[in-house]
Amino acid sequence: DLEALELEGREYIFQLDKATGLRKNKVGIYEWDYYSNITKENEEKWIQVRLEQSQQEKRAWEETKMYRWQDFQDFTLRRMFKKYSQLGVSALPDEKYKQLMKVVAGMESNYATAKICQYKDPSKCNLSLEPEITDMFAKSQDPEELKHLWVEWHKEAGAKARHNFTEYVRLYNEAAKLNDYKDVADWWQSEYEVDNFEQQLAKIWEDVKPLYQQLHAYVRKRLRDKYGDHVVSARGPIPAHLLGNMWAQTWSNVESFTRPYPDKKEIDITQAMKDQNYTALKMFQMSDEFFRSLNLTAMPEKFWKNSIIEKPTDREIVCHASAWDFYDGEDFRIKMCTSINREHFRTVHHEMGHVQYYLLYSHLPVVFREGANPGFHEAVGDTIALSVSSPKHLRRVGLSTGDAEDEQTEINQLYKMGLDKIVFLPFAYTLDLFRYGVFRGSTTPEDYNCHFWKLRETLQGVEPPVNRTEEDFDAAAKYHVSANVEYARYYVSFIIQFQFHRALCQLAGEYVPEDLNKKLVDCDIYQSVAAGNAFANMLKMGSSKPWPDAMEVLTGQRSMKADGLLEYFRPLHEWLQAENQRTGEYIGWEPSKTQYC
Ligand SMILES: C=C(C[SeH])C(=O)N1CCC[C@H]1C(=O)O
Ligand SMILES: [Zn+2]
Repeated sequence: DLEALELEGREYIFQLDKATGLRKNKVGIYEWDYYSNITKENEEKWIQVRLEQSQQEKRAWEETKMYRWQDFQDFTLRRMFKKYSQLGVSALPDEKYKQLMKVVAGMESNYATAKICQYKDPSKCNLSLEPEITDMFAKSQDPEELKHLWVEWHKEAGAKARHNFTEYVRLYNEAAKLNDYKDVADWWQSEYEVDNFEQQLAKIWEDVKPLYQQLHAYVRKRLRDKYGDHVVSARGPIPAHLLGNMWAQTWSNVESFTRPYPDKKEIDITQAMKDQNYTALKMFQMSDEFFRSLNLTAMPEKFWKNSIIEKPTDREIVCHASAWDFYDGEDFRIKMCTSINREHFRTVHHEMGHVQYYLLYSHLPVVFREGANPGFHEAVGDTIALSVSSPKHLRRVGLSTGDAEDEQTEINQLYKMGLDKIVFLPFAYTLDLFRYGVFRGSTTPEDYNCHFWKLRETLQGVEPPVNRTEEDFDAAAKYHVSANVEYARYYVSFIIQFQFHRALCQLAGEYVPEDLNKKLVDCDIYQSVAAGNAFANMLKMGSSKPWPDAMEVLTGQRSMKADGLLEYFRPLHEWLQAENQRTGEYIGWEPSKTQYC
């Protein structure tokens, strides 16, 4: 009878879940060894272990689909079976599976080991992305030097990945079809468990675009003031190499010479951290202390022992920051080539947020040890960092001596936050709209670069510093394209983190709508156990329930909406509209004059 069958199914699925935890632990160890020591030998060992794991998963999958789990009474049991009845890339036949692993490893190691020559001294050709190129890009205000760094990096990390990427698309789409998806775009979107995900992304962009256009216009004017109108036009897109970041995904490195009230004291925590001899370890300890102040979980002892938080000097590693769950309830790690600067202070909190989520759901079955949706996992640390980056908190921890907020410093603060958070949205939207087109075949290899730049120009209002052709492949010059990491998760994160932040601030008594002494921009939830407990109640659910249930637990909302972000930035939006009116700056951008199609 059904009762007995369901009992048998329960026993089976919990045994499978235990075996899956052991498999993921083993693969994780080999993956960690490869990513933290990039050698041919470690790559082959990792691929071999992945292949064995895929064969074991295939056998288990044959057995799992024999159960009539759709008829089971228990919701959790049905959800576990539903997740385990999707095999993933292991559905590929062995040879194709290995081939896919190889081309992704090829792109990833190319990106991690890419080097370029200096602008000033072309004989020095050992510049890596982290920290050398990133630091130069953040500091240089010489358009020619920035152009050189941009062109050389996009050649080494982008163009060189084109062939592997084309292979990856073909094989990954085959895996998608074996999982009953039309293509990888369909598969990636299924992770969000809503049937109108792409429309939701478009709606959010509609809501945020007016604010973005105002910020874009203001920054373009200030860059034109600095570099002249032969470098930055009055009505065109902004050249992508002048925005302080290799991908123009956040513009906070131009804040120091474009901020609204330059005579107001600037909070420069990079300098403050250097003056106070901060180390990478101190940055991680401060972040750990913030989480503990909320009554969240302390990093376990293995975390401090096994993590890599500084770039090793004796070997090649994947420097792009990452957090790792080894699915044994005690081994959690971060790998990061930490620099002592503001951007990495934020990234440390971002990565520690991943580990906090791992810790809070580590009691769940392995299959539920993931974000409620991928955007949730990216939002945990950033939500905390919204409190940490408040002037009030920076004064509390001695990283800023600035005076208390007045109207002008508040606009400066919102501007600095906007250069990170508002600017990022069209970039993130572009990256996966581009790849959706590639996976669907509406973008073919012959027009990869043309379509990529069309989206960049249309959504971000940026243009390449020099003409581009199909010899180039600029999308892969961004880590996540070379590393096969889906990116809509960050677009979702940058929206929901403001919904989380607003709810936490109200719970902490730090934000009261209409109360000028309790403004959202000044909110710092540090030491608020009420906020921490509410955050934990959502995070400990992992993916055991659909994400609207998780979001509702903390915010009372059941959908992602731009209202949190727009409320946070409202004073800035009003200021930008007035300022752009005053200067008569053109809002939006006309077609670019650079050739890229
Ligand atoms: C820090 C990470 C590792 Se999950 C990252 O890739 N982020 C964090 C924010 C956006 C995105 C990026 O760097 O492009
Ligand atoms: Zn992340």
